[in-house]
Amino acid sequence: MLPRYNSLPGSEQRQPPRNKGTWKYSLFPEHDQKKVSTKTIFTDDSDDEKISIPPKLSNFGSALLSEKEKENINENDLFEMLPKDSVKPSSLNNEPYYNSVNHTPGNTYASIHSGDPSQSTLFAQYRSHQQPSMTTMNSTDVQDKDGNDFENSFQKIKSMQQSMREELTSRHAERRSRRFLNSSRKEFLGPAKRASAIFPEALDRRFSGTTNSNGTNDNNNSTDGLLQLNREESPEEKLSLSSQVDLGDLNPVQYLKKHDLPTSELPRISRLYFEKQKPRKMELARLKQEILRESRTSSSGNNGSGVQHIPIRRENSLSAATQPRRKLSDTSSRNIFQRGFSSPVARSVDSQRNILSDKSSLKHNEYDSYPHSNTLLYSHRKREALANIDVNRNNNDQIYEPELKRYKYFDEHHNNNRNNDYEPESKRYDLFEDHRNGNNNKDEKPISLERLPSEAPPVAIPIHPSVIQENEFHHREAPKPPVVKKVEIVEPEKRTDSKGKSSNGEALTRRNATTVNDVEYEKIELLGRGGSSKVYKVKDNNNKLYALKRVVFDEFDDSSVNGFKGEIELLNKLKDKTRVVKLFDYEMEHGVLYLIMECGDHDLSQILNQRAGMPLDIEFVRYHAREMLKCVKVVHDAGIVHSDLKPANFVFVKGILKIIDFGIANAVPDHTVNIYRETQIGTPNYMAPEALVAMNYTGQNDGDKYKQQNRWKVGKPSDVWSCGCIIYQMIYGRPPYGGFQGQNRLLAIMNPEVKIIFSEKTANDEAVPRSILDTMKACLLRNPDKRLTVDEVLDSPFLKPVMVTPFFIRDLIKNAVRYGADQKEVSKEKVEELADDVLGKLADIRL
Ligand SMILES: Nc1ncnc2c1ncn2[C@@H]1O[C@H](COP(=O)(O)OP(=O)(O)OP(=O)(O)O)[C@@H](O)[C@H]1O
Repeated sequence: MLPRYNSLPGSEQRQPPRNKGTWKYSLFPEHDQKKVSTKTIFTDDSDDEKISIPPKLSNFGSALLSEKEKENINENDLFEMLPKDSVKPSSLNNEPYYNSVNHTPGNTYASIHSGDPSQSTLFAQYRSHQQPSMTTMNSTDVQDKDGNDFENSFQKIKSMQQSMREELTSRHAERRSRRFLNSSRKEFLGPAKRASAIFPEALDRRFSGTTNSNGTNDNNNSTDGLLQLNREESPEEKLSLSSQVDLGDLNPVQYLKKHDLPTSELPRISRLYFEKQKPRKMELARLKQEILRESRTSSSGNNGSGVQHIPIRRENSLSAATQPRRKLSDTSSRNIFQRGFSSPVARSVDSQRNILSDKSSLKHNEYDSYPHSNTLLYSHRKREALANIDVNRNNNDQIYEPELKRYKYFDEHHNNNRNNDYEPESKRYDLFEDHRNGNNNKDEKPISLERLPSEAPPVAIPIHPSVIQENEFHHREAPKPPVVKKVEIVEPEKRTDSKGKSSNGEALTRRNATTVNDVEYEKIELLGRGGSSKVYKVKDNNNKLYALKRVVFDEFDDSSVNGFKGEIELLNKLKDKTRVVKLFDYEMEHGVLYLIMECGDHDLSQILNQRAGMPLDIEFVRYHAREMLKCVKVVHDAGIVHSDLKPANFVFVKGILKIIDFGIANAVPDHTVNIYRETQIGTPNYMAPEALVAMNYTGQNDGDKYKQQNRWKVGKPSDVWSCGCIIYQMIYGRPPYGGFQGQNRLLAIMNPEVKIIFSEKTANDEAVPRSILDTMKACLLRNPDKRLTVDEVLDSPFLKPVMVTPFFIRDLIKNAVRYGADQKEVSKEKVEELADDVLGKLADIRL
């Protein structure tokens, strides 16, 4: 009955490997024994499966025995494991048994029993190097001395073998599952504790005493230790328990001392000990042979094995010594484990397994069977692997090195836990194949398959990344030298037109220079942007500051050209007015207009924005409103309607507010109040209703044809409306219709039903002086004819308040009383006259 591979943890769908796990051969089938005799079998080191080869009582073991103890070792001791009813001690004295075997001189057993006719068939078989077993006696070897039918005994043995196999198979599966569960804990235990961790109930039973077949309690024998109990147990139990003895790193003597066992148990323990050691030694010898063979093969350049060796690209590779050793990054190390048995690998398992089985199945099987303590082989493989590392490989190749480390880890990890590693073995080969073949170069492989380390975990054993990250360094690609870019030095574009010529005719080389009428101006900063212009602060060669307004327009659009010419004309007309920004120079050609003006510091919009959210300051409002109206008065007095008054069009030049931007300003004939525009232009927030409501105008056009046109009436009252809106904004924070958005704002302005709200309190609950309210209301009358003029606004109590002293008030009261005493009756007209007189005198008072 073969082991049930499918019953192993995680072994579903697996196929038993060839020549794998000799414990299946060691369970006594005779045909398997023949295999063992002709083919090297490497036993699995699991401690319950080392019963395939009988222990030799080596020189080591026998040397430790005293002569007396040697004498105590008799056949009965050695045959304790035999079924009592099948092999009788008396039968050992039967001469044919001894004569039927080839006695091998020099054999330990033979030396012990030399000359003793009671030698068993077991010894004889051992001497003949047959697969050892206490149940391998055949019918020709065993006879009953009383002449009983030998066949009966043989059948009993056979049936017993069968039952033992079944029993051991089931126990084996059970132990394996336990061991799988305890594997991690087992690593931290010593050999004896490890055994007790695996078979706690067995040890408990031994040391606490059990009831033997005779019904007597074994408590008295419990001090004899493990093997003492074996004498009273059945052969099945003996086999099982002998396999449960875990010597760990102890030799037999140490084991005896540790468990306080009598030296009489030494042969039995030694047998187990050497049983365990033998395959290791055999394996070591074989691997040494393998290494030597590989070395010869590689040195001769002919692998001879049919396995593809990977060429080493020495010209592109660096030795490990020349490469910086760096820690693997978190990402890369994680990738290793994440990719370990991930789907890509799983997908390639079948194909890779086929490759492996075709190319190097023999190698794999051999390695599979090898124990894991062969550090010599490992280091040899590691050296080869490192020598084949190509530093120019892509990032995926880096997995190769941590893989080697992981092999090492597994090598150590599985020294005490090596079971069923054939499946992960193939997986790991698959993993290697995936890493090496999947790296964009299937033709070149870093190492040959047969050089790969052979240890693999039965399952993907989780390894904390720190195991590798903290303790291991890996070769990485050397950082690439920084790429040196060629920088082309671009010379500044030289202007060759008349604008690019300096006063002496040389081309300008400074990118920020502009020439207006052969005067060079250097740009300093951008002051502001308009709808069609940019205004820069510039300086001339004398470092005098100017504002340069640059307007790009369609030189073929007559209206635009005429509009700019009109602005220039108005500015020239007002160039002597203090409240109008001064125009120094201008130049218009090729669709570009340059205006050189006096430079302001900041405009009124910037100031209002700066004060947004601050407490209401009546004096601030009064001052700026007066300054603003003074500017407008100058323009109006010059017979000009600005038409686009807004905070941004007032700039402070050295503390004096001045009006700018006469782009849509129009000169108004002296005899008219309003003019009509053919376009609706301006800034909606500050535009008067009359400037928004189109007036249907029928004018003459193209000779005798009359044409219906929309026109908008604008005049000086429109500028007063705009000034009223600016004062309103300074009080309430926004223009009168600022609460409306987009087109609704225009509709609200044009709609007389939408009244402007003049609140007596600001948003911050501050009282608004009555004089301000009256002034604003007078400026924002919908009827332009009823609005105050600029002069009236300037003379309003808000902008021109009366200031008196206490002395003036006392004198005023005294005079009023005295005047009333002389007059019996004072008419209303008389009061008005007197008031005007007082106010007139107040105007002359200099406080
Ligand atoms: N002489 C100056 N000194 C300082 N700043 C100025 C001067 N002229 C204009 N600016 C700034 O440039 C901005 C735009 O100027 P201006 O209003 O003349 O351009 P615009 O094209 O006519 O604008 P819009 O057509 O929108 O009225 C102003 O708001 C102001 O901030």
